[in-house]
Amino acid sequence: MDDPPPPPVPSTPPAAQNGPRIVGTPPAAVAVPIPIPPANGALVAVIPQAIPVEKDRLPKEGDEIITDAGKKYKLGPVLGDGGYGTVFQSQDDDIKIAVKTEKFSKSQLKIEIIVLKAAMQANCKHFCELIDCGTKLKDFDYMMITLLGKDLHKLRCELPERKFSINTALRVGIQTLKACEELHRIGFVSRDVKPGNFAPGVKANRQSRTIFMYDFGLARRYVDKNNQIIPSRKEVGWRGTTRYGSLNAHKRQDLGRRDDLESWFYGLVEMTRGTLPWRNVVERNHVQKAKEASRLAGRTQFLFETPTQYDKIFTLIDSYTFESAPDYKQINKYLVEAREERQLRDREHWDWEDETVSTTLTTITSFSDKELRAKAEQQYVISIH
Ligand SMILES: Nc1ncnc2c1ncn2[C@@H]1O[C@H](COP(=O)(O)OP(=O)(O)OP(=O)(O)O)[C@@H](O)[C@H]1O
Repeated sequence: MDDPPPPPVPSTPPAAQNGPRIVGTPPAAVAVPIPIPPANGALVAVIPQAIPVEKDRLPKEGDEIITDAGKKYKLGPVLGDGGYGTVFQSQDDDIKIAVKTEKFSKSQLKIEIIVLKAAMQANCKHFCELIDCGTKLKDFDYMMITLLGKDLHKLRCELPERKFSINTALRVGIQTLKACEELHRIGFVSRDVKPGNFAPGVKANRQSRTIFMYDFGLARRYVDKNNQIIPSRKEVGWRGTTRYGSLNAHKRQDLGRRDDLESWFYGLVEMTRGTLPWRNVVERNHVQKAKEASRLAGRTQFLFETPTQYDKIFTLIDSYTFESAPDYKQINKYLVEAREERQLRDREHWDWEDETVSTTLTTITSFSDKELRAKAEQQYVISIH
């Protein structure tokens, strides 16, 4: 479903200056002299033969990444494959975490790390904690982050009608909107907002009711260091995913906050209805035409059986220009209003939770990763005394 990513940003090691050691896979090949036995049997000639140096060697399950600070992370099962690397499960003390690795020459982790650091500094709630990061020179970059559950696209597709209940859809809508607002507040646009780039946290970390935004490989700063909006560069080429791309993306325009919200809205409609009019359209130009029609004659079909507030949200987002500061508060208000009309309860289970668990979870607040680690450390101290 994803479009081929744009050419990679030239890679610089994200955090660590020296590569970590990696245990478990053989070292990269180097040029070695090969002894050639002469006809008379004596071993004399040494002709250097260049064996190509392996580049971009990704780690695999069972390997251990040892950071510059000497911390060891054993790589567990593969959680997913990205465009340029692999994501593994791992442990940090008692906490389950994810380790994202990307090929050294193609890595886009640098921008991801910048975004996550800024999000942590600003105390954002809907972003993974960046636990560690570094580079294994010439092989791969890595970062250790909060472990998440299945993404919203996969979760939706597992449901019988491929749609969330209205209670889950609206709560997901509210939290994913908040995530976009947080990203914009720290000065970045995602340019690839879609259900597949959001996921709830895991039950083991008591974060299954918090939706996290992840994958910032296409993110870009939209403000300069004086917090002024960087003027649109006009036509810059396609960015993002065809199904969720804004009309501006189709027109190859520079993308701003409003485009993230337009993509967010397509995802919201899809999660609520289970479909989009251009779901089976492959050709990008035809998808653009379908999106244009969804503003005109196709509007009723596009918003069929969605809360009336969706129409207002769509109008509002469409009224914004590249520079506009979106009125997140008003959009949130519409979503809350749609919930109130239906008397939806926050205590109700979410579609991916099993009901027996949900009733006990209602009074539990989610823990931040820092809190989880503090708890684990505390337990460790208690157990050695
Ligand atoms: N924090 C995480 N916790 C659990 N699984 C994760 C996490 N981050 C990524 N994954 C898994 O790894 C997959 C690839 O990750 P991600 O989307 O970040 O990489 P990418 O290279 O940007 O991928 P894509 O090419 O799909 O955009 C995800 O679809 C997901 O299944």
